[in-house]
Amino acid sequence: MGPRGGISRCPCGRKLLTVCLSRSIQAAGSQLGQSKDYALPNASWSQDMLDLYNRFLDMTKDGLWKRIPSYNNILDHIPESMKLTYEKRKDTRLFLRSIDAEGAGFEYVMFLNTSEKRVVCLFQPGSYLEGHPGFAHGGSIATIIDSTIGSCAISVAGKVMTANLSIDYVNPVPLGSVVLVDSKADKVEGRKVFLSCKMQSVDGNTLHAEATALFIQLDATKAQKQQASCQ
Ligand SMILES: CCCCCCCC(=O)SCCNC(=O)CCNC(=O)[C@H](O)C(C)(C)COP(=O)(O)OP(=O)(O)OC[C@H]1O[C@@H](n2cnc3c(N)ncnc32)[C@H](O)[C@@H]1OP(=O)(O)O
Repeated sequence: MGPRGGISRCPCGRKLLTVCLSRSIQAAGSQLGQSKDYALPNASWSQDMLDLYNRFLDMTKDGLWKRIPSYNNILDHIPESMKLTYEKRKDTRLFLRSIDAEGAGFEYVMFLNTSEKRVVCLFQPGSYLEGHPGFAHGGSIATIIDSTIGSCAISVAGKVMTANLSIDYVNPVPLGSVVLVDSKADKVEGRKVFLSCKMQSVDGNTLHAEATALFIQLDATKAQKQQASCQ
């Protein structure tokens, strides 16, 4: 099911309500000078994406799952304790949030389950992520996998970086379709976090990709040197 153009074309009352509500929240947020949270429904989200979003939102009610807000600056993403070592720059932007047009780039929202060391991402690739005609570029798939697994690694070990990411591309991902990226931390050994991930269709019948990753918790001294070298 592809992305839809506008709220007025929506056949379903619930979708209309969700979109209006999220817009009001965002408008209120921007009036207060807060950053825009992109991980909320917009008019480009397909019915599949909205249904899945509402299903996960229901699962947040008992506190086991948490929706992760998403901003266009990495410093608005990371925990407060990690922010202290970085200086906010106005000219940088989170790669996944670099396309402004709704529905054209990475439409996604992540949910975290801390006790299961798991992050699930609902992802709807837009038309500017094309590789082969009609399908998502492999680099965009790697990007959303790296970010989902990365968010999981951050929740487990704080300040980390990808050391290794290995992806098996099993079936192409149609643009505008919705896929679930399900990642979990399998093992922590000292500074090393080993994770795995599956990208599947909403009905679970199609496996699109499988990945494993190694994230390394940054050594405080080395991290300071890295930071100094890019300022
Ligand atoms: C929405 C927000 C989510 C964002 C998530 C996005 C994440 C990213 O994209 S990060 C960007 C891509 N990654 C990078 O640029 C990282 C570049 N690499 C580096 O900076 C460094 O190599 C780094 C930090 C990963 C590790 O360096 P360093 O801290 O010096 O680790 P080092 O001491 O060499 O190694 C630690 C351990 O890891 C192991 N290790 C390191 N790299 C690897 C590797 N590639 N494969 C296997 N093992 C490795 C070492 O063998 C060592 O093991 P042991 O302790 O058993 O001897």
